[in-house]
Amino acid sequence: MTQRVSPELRDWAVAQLAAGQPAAVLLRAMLDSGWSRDVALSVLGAEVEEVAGRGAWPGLGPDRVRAPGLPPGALERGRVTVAGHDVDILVHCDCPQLVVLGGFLTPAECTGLIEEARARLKPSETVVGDTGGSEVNVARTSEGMFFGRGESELCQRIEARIAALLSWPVSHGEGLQVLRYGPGAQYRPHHDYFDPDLPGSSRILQRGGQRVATLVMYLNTPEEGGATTFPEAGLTVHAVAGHAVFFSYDRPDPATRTLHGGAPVIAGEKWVATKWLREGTFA
Ligand SMILES: O=C(O)CCC(=O)C(=O)O
Ligand SMILES: [Fe+2]
Repeated sequence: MTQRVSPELRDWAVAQLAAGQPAAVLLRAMLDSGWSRDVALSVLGAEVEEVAGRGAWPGLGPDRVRAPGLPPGALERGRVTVAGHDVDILVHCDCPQLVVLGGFLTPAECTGLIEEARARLKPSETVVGDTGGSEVNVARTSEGMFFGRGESELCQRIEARIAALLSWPVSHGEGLQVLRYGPGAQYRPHHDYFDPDLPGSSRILQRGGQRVATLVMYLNTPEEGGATTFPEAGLTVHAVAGHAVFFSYDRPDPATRTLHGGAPVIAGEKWVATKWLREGTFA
C-alpha cells in the first residue's frame, strides 16, 4: 500500500529537526508508527534539505549537515597540522570513506593512555539489539574500558586534537574507549552504527543520536596479527603505534561499506583507543 505524506507530518518533521532533535530519533519514531523506511527517509531527507538549504543524509540534523572529515585540501597535500601537531595521511579511500593517519598520537601519548586504562579493563561487551543493553559476546574477545569525556588531561588533549582534525565538536563524541587484545583475541566484523531497525536502538539513539564516524588509534604495534580489516572493501590496515584509521558513515547502512573487524592477534598484544562521533550532543 502506498503511504501518503500529509503536510502535517512534514510540518512536524521540520519543527522537530529545527528544534535540534537528531533525525535518527525521528526516523525511529516514524518506523515505530508504521511508516515505511523509504517514506520516512524521504520525509526527513526533504525536510533536512528545506531547513539547511542543501541536500544531506537525513541522519544529520539541520545544524550539522556536514559529516566529520579532514579539512579541505588535506587529502591532496598528504599532511595536515592540527594544533601544532603534524599528522601524515598515508592512505585514503572513497568507499568506504576512510583515511589512515600516521603520527596521530605521540609515543608518550600511546603509553600514557595504556597506563591510565590498564587497571580498569573488563571483558568487552557488545550491544544487545533487543534491549539496547550490553553483554559479553564470543564475537569480541578483547578487554576494554571507557574513559569519561575529558576525564584526564591526556583525554582532553586527544579529544581536542580529534575535534580540530575532523571539525566535529568535542560535545558530539563519546568518551574514549581503550581495548586490549591478547594472543587469539579478536573483534569479528561489525558495523559501529546502531541498527535503526533493532528495538534496543531507540534507547541508545536518545543520547546523541546515531554514530557517524569512528577513529581507531593504535597504541602499540602488535608482534604479529591484529590488523583492522574491512572485508567488503578488501582493505587491511595494520596496527602501528601512533597511527589511526578514521572512517565515516553518512547513514546507518551497509552500503557505506564500513563493515570492519579486529583480526586475531597472533603474537604479543594489541592496544587501541576508539573514538566514536555522534550526530548530536552526547551528554
Ligand atoms: O581493534 C580494531 O582494530 C577495531 C576496533 C573496533 O572495531 C571498534 O572499537 O569498534
Ligand atoms: Fe568497530
